[in-house]
Amino acid sequence: MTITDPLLDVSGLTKHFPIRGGFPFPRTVGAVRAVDGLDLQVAEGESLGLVGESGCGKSTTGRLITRLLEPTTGRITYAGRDITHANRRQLASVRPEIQMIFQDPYSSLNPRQTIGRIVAAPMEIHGISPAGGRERRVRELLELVGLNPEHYNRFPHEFSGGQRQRIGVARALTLSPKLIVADEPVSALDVSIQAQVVNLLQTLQRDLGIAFVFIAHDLAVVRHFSQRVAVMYLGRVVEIAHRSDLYENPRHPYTRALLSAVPEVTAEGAPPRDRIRLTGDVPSPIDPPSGCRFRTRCWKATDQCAARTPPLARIEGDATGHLTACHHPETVEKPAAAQGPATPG
Ligand SMILES: Nc1ncnc2c1ncn2[C@@H]1O[C@H](COP(=O)(O)OP(=O)(O)OP(=O)(O)O)[C@@H](O)[C@H]1O
Repeated sequence: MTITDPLLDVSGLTKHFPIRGGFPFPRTVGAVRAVDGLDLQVAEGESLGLVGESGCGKSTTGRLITRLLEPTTGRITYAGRDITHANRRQLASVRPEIQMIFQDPYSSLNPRQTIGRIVAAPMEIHGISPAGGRERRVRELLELVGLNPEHYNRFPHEFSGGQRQRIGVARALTLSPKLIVADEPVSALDVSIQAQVVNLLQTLQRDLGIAFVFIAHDLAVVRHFSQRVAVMYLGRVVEIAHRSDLYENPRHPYTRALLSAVPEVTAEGAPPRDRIRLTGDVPSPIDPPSGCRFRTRCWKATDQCAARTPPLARIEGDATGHLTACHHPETVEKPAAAQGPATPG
């Protein structure tokens, strides 16, 4: 689906981390292609889930979008402005609008600062003094995320894991962002409190109209939170669709394999999918396969898949905005349960 006037528009984005080697004169001997031709759009106020196996480039994508990392090539446009290679000064006006929530609420908060100071820090950095003062704003934010404003002068170690993540959320909200990248925001938390934090983020997204890029490897959490979902494999988006289209009618073989591994995320009442056991390891991002990166593990691969990289495109006859990067996608008509993989488990 091409979104008219997207808030965030990412196209052909790459991030290659150089590998240094050689003695006695170190030089660049290769690169980790962490993100390698990524296309993504996010509409204003939308929640987009980003899923994929460990190492596929999700966190790097999040850091590129928030410009904590400098892209190698490609383009990032935010609210119509090209910020791909914007310098510090040029980013100053955009930074307040794009915030990040990190995975680990333990290491992302300074243990020597009170939560009042932590949450006020973005206002200090950007020299912003809201009407009513910074302290009042912080107290409002603490209340908004479900914390007691009277705890303003307490330190992070006095809070539980879930409460610390709420502090991280309050800090991300300080400057009234339009886009939040949440990188595995609940995976470090006890399962019993994950739902509370996800529900908080969902309420904020709805009530404040903030767009979210929600990075997670947990398909059930992503399904709960996201309106649309993008699936990554080896540095690229291989499929993106509205939540129900993606979970109920996956078109890319990799998405089918991912979903078949967690039957509880398939549609309620739908017959269970055959388990697809992928053979072979995920190839190295230092030397990814030619053409379709998934072809070395795909039961549908043909010569075409090695020769040509499939573009992320709409499947003929589809009107839902479902995009798939595959030369041989599943067709719409076939019920998922009737499709037989080559290597059923
Ligand atoms: N600073 C770096 N220098 C070199 N390689 C890196 C760097 N950061 C990430 N990588 C590599 O880039 C690839 C993608 O990493 P990334 O952390 O973005 O993946 P991920 O999907 O977020 O994984 P996880 O779910 O485990 O966090 C991995 O192979 C990783 O080792």
